[in-house]
Amino acid sequence: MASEEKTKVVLLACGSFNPITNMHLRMFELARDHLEDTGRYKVVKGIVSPVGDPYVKKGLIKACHRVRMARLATENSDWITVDDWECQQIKWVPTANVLRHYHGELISNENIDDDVDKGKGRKRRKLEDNENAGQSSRINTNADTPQLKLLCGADVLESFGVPSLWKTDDIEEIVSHHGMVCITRSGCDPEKFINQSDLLYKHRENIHVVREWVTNDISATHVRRSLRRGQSVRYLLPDPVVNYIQENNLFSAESEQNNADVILAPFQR
Ligand SMILES: Nc1ncnc2c1ncn2[C@@H]1O[C@H](COP(=O)(O)OP(=O)(O)OP(=O)(O)O)[C@@H](O)[C@H]1O
Ligand SMILES: NC(=O)c1ccc[n+]([C@@H]2O[C@H](COP(=O)(O)O)[C@@H](O)[C@H]2O)c1
Repeated sequence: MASEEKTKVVLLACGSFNPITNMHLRMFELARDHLEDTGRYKVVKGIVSPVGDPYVKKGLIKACHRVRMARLATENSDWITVDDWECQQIKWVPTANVLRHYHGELISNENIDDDVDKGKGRKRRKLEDNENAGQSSRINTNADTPQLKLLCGADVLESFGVPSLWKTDDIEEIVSHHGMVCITRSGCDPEKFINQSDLLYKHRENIHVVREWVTNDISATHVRRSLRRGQSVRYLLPDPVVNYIQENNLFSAESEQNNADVILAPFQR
């Protein structure tokens, strides 16, 4: 398939990134290889979107530090960027709404490009229901607007089964309008989980499960625990992130108690 015929994809990783680890970065590489190996996709961009403080997860440190660490971790990447839109919002933003926001941005970027290209006849335009943006109006989208896919670990997919954590409509919007790339994680069985859910099974073509053959149990929880114990976290995180944590004395026994008595935002709805 010629490269101009491939479907462009933008990968969006939503998470706490408390702190960002090498595994978070590796997820992007694994997802890009997997999609591009199918010969059908061209991954054009990766976005790291740290969750906002109003998510109030236990142990979450301030978003400004999490964003700075994510920026340090990605500074040498030519395709992964960090966007602080989500964590600038006053309230916690459900993931379906985050996807809606970035999908809207992709459409408006394409429309700007399209205006520039006007007269060259290079781009086909089509009218599409803008269901993704939750609007009843019809807006112009280009046929080659990139698809936006949620990049996550299999634990996030399996968290769809936790009562009241996700709205069914949000799950449906994510898997039907956008799609997911899901990286296997030890203790998870995403294929089985998809098979056992009628909704996920219906949209299984949109859920790309990527097997990480090198078992990699790096988690932010493990990193924070090591830091509390004064143990080294070098090589689990990019060096500039390790240095930033040391310089700012992040992740202590005290910070682990942040939001300890608060109900996680999705459960407050
Ligand atoms: N080792 C891993 N394998 C696969 N996916 C991972 C791994 N570590 C993190 N992820 C994924 O990265 C995304 C962001 O995760 P998050 O920032 O919550 O990190 P985490 O390590 O799971 O955090 P915590 O340990 O604090 O719960 C999630 O989709 C999560 O599933
Ligand atoms: N209903 C929802 O949209 C919903 C529920 C739980 C977590 N999330 C998102 O998942 C990401 C990862 O959260 P955890 O770090 O708690 O696994 C965060 O970005 C969070 O906003 C979304």
